Amino acid sequence: MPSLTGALARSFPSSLSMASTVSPGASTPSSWTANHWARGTPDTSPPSSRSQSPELKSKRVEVSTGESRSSGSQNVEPVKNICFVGAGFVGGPTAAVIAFHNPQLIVNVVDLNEQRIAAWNSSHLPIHENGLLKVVRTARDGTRDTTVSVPGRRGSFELKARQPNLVFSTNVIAAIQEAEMVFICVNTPTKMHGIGAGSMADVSAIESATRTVAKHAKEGTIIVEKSTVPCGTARMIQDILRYHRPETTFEVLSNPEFLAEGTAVDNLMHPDRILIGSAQTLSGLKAAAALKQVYGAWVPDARLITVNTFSSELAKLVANTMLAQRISSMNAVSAMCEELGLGADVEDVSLAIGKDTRVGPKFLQAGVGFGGSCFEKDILNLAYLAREMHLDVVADYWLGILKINEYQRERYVRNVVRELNGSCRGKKVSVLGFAFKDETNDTRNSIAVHIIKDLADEMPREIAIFDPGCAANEILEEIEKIGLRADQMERIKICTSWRQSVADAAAVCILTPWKQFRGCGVGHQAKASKKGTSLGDGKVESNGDNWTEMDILKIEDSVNQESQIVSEDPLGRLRPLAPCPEGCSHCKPAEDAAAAGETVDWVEVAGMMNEPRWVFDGRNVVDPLELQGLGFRVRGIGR
Ligand SMILES: NC(=O)c1ccc[n+]([C@@H]2O[C@H](COP(=O)([O-])OP(=O)(O)OC[C@H]3O[C@@H](n4cnc5c(N)ncnc54)[C@H](O)[C@@H]3O)[C@@H](O)[C@H]2O)c1
Ligand SMILES: O=c1ccn([C@@H]2O[C@H](COP(=O)(O)OP(=O)(O)O[C@H]3O[C@H](CO)[C@@H](O)[C@H](O)[C@H]3O)[C@@H](O)[C@H]2O)c(=O)[nH]1
Repeated sequence: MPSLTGALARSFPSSLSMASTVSPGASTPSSWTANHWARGTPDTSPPSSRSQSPELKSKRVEVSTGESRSSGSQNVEPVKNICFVGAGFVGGPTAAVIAFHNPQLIVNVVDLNEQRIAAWNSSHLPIHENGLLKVVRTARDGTRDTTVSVPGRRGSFELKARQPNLVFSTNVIAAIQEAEMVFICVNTPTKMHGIGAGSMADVSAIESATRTVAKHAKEGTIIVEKSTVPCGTARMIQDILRYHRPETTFEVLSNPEFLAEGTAVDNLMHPDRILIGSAQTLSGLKAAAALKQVYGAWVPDARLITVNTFSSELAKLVANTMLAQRISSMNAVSAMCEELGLGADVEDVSLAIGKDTRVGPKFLQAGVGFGGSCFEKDILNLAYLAREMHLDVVADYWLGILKINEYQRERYVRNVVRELNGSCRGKKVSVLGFAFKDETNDTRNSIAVHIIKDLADEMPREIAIFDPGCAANEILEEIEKIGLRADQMERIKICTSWRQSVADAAAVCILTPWKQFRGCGVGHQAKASKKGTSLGDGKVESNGDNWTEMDILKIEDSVNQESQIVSEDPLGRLRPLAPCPEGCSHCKPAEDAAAAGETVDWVEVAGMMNEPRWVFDGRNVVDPLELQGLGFRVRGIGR
């Protein structure tokens, strides 16, 4: 087996003791360090058995479990003002969807990054997600008075204008001062320096945001930990709050986010579950009920799960680890299929096992490995926790998922180089796809960047990268971080169309499963493309006096269906966007946008590439037989 690099090589020695692993910041009391939880500071979330005590039962906040979209609890004052600290991939969309469904609630989203906030206030949002601009515009800009005719109903209804209730700004302190509930949504990357580097979560942004909250929040503000964090972080937050405000009591909730990029709005609109962890005390449960009420505006009660804080924090790490484990399992199977040489196909194996309802069909797609900002860091975080508790066998079990991931992408590069006769010199290699997955512009920890680094070591004539969703400067920035030499950087070219990328290439590497790459020349075999984001789902329930945004979405869906034109604003509710300034760098020329979205024509590609016309399909998106018929040599994953 090849030697492992990156995250695993930086991993911690198994003998590291808990006491030696954490160095608290100068201004931080030692008990604040979240990764320290196993040391045994008193638990603020008593065992669940304690919550069943008669005293607690009698005072317990009512939590309904029906399918209705009720608040979940009748005796909790609804919050009127909430604040999101961190306007990133999670903070921005989550705040927007909460504001969208709770028009009476003021939602402030604050960030230290001025550029990011400016983008949230423009028509070019910093995050590209299906349906996001509409949700943001509705809540951020408000809507106009509209007359609505519902298909299949007689007469029309007046839909009142909606006032703006979503504000993006850099006024962190002011927004915290006003809020009754503060969501901490800052980044929690893997620590890169010092003790625990490469494995432990860096919670410094959480500490810093909490200090600001501690200094400025009003009494009784509920703090919601939205970021993915090590177990025990809620207690760290609680300790920081107590240190700065010993006279005040704050409740800290854990409310991890499960959205996936590329489907963020759909996931937020129709979550499988909303997980809320709280202290199992009367005030903890009351705080949880207040948060349930916010989500209860659109999420059925049965999907609002309340547990204790630690279970909630742990569940998030385990959820990501288990999803990644499924992918690694199939990637391991793909290596076996390739070596068996008997025609076993990993896609067939996925199909067969996914039909078992105990397994299910999702997350069984073999490929070049999983990327993104979450899986790797969360697995490292979970393994670190196990290691700290001296559960080395458990830690190694989790780390095996990452081992397979690295092995898979190294195996891919080895196969590319081997098929190109052991040398890339003088050859142009086209890379189709740079984002860590399709339908997103996120390039963080993309598998592509690791593969490009390994390919660059082979000194090809050129590596020509094209991604339909990523801006050229974002791709370059990410590549610059991997530390290529100047003579390697010279060979990297970012293309604005697939044509530029494949012209004169000896090989094409498909690294992101964008539907455009499946092809039009071979359309009848291409897999069905994903459906667009449908924000509504089913029957309109209201009679017109009391429309919820969910009702309006359903009406919009039926108007679209009737007119057979998919419009983002079929009722004409949205206020017009402010025009962009002259020469706006985000307004792509129309021809660039068209070229980016264009489906690859493999017949044309065949005429543009040089021999030996290899297609290394790292995501199994093309039909190998069809492409072979066009004169390509094709190597997929696990086939
Ligand atoms: N990206 C995802 O799909 C996803 C999904 C679920 C959970 N998560 C978790 O959510 C958290 C946030 O992830 P993200 O992808 O949104 O990160 P991000 O880097 O996109 O956004 C974090 C934002 O927080 C801001 N910030 C940092 N410190 C701040 C402070 N003290 N005050 C104000 N703003 C501050 C940063 O400027 C940045 O804009 C992470 O813990 C991540 O693991 C991410
Ligand atoms: O069958 C599959 C499914 C995914 N992937 C790859 O796995 C990576 C992650 O994909 P995905 O999980 O869809 O995207 P993320 O945005 O990283 O979402 C994950 O990480 C988030 C952050 O914690 C969680 O909230 C989500 O629930 C969890 O799915 C990508 O490189 C995919 O190409 C595969 O290789 N095979």
